[in-house]
Amino acid sequence: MMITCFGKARMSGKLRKRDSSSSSPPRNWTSRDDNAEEGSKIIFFGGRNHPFDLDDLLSSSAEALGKGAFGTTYKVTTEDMSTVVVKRLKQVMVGRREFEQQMEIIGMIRHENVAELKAYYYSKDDKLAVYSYFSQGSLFQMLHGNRGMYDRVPLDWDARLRIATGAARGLAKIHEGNNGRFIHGNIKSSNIFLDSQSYGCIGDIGLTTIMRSLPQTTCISSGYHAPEITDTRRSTQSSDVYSFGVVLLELLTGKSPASPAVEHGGENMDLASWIRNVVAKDWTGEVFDMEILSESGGGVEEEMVEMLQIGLACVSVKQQERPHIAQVVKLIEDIRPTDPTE
Ligand SMILES: Nc1ncnc2c1ncn2[C@@H]1O[C@H](COP(=O)(O)OP(=O)(O)OP(=O)(O)O)[C@@H](O)[C@H]1O
Repeated sequence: MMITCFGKARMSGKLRKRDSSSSSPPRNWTSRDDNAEEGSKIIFFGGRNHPFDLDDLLSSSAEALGKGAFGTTYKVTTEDMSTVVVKRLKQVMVGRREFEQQMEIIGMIRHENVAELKAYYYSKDDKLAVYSYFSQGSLFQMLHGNRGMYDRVPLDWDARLRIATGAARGLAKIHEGNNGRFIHGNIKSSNIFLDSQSYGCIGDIGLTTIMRSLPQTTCISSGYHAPEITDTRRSTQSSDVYSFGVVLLELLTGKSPASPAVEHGGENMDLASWIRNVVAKDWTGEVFDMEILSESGGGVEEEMVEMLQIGLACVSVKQQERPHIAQVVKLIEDIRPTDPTE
């Protein structure tokens, strides 16, 4: 199936657009001159040896992984069997120059806990970002996908600790970017993946500031955005820390912040408020995901309570009370000073 209906999720096809005239040969984006501005070519990072070019990419088989707020994400396998993720960005609010500048900053961020931006493409019609593909899926899928079904691998405490440790290190690296001013703007479990050592790895870096702002209602219902954020393009490092705190709470409770607000005591409240409420009543043990305890054996509760305190500090309503991400990394590493894989 070709891309003509690529608004639909979970379909296969090719990224190249179908030519409207069935008798003419398929057009190649690189040679298309009706809409593409001069100089529109795919820009790669990381050396000269590229396993594919734009034409290979567009003619490769593509599977839609899902449609996010800013466009559709495809898994693309090129002829030489390289698999990458291509994001076709639909809501870019900046011109070519600013887009390229942002992509160049993202491309410079290289860290084992940050998903690599491999390449980008800008033309009037299309803006693409090419990332590494993570075959195990996102943390969101790992936590909430098919609970109780045979194909979901339960996550014990060590696995969750590794994910939190890696993701915190990745976010700290991102905040070091652009002379310490870079922000992510969209930290959530569907943008966290696993690296080869099963540590968390942050994806979808730095797109928020160049895209249209999400509506306020979407921000509130997502459950990840800090309360002070009214325009997602104006996210801050402190709002990233808030979102990261929500991910920590999600890891501990197994509850999705995006699901309808947690029902507690007759009131609907978001995940952070519900946890604050339960902890204030000294019922801390009640918030934890039962799966952690059943999968991990004994002796992990103390570490979970420490992580809960870190998560709650991150989701402080007052920005000045949230820790810096470097402090968060240190606090998480101190939970278990030895490597959690050992
Ligand atoms: N590099 C990747 N490797 C594997 N899966 C990915 C990758 N990037 C995104 N995905 C998955 O593809 C799906 C769609 O992602 P997309 O980023 O478009 O939407 P989202 O994460 O749901 O929302 P948002 O647009 O706010 O980030 C999600 O399930 C996401 O976890």
